[in-house]
Amino acid sequence: MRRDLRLDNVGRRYGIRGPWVLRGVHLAVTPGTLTRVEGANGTGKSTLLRLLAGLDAPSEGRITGRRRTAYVPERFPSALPFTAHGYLTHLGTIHGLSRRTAIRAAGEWLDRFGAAAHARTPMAQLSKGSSQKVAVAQALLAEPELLVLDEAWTGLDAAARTELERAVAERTAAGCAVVFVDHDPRRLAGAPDTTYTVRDGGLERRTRDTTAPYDGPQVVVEVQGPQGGQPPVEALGALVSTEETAPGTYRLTVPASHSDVVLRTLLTARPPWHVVKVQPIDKHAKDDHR
Ligand SMILES: Nc1ncnc2c1ncn2[C@@H]1O[C@H](COP(=O)(O)OP(=O)(O)OP(=O)(O)O)[C@@H](O)[C@H]1O
Repeated sequence: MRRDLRLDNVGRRYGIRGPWVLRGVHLAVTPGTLTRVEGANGTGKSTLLRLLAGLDAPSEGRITGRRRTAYVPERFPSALPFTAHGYLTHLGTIHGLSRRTAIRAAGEWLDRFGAAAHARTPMAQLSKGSSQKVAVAQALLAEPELLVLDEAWTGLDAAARTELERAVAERTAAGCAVVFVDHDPRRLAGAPDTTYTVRDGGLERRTRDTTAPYDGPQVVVEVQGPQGGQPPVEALGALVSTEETAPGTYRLTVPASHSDVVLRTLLTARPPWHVVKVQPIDKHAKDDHR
């Protein structure tokens, strides 16, 4: 997505005399950013996400700058006449992948989310959790430029939830804009570039400082830079706390879900950084010492 997806003075109501759910919404979604949308029940979060995903049209106003979009809906229609792998392959080809690439991507994403054993299971027979893994995989497999996630973590087991956080970090690092709603305030806490609250039909922008502090698993990455180099903290986003432990040696603390992306960014920097150590933090041990 090379330019922002823009909502200009967008309004949406259901039925010509229905109450306005959203009105006067201005929003720019920039490539490579992570945006969180929150708000009380029934305020219009899903309505906003469907507009962003292009599945619904505004009653007034304009949406411009649309790019290749993938969407995980709040309720995924699982009663489809496919096996899990067949469905993903089918969607992959619809998204423009060759059949061979789609078959491979379908297998890889099922594997990443721990659902490889269900590849041949008919969609209608999948458990809610497995069905949600397929919902998430279908959105990721075509490497979208805009990824819209409406409560996508709900129903996933802990390993798959972490994997989805990792996939979000990978997509944003690749320049994809990700917009998500999640009822858990700790979801990707500290990572969003922007958080909006839907209230009274409008969007209120919250600053980074007011989001919940990150409370999930963390990894310490110790790196040595090129002479006089500074870690590319900008490229790593707001995910990192940095400490220079010796001249040219830095200790970066990152959410575990983002450690792969951070490592890749450092190793592929020009000139590359030398990774001295990668160590998960045992948060409970740390807390016990307080
Ligand atoms: N297809 C529809 N037809 C009529 N009304 C709708 C439709 N979709 C949503 N609404 C109404 O629009 C309002 C906002 O709904 P929406 O689902 O966008 O809110 P939400 O913030 O996502 O809610 P929740 O947190 O409960 O998922 C609600 O009053 C809802 O009843």
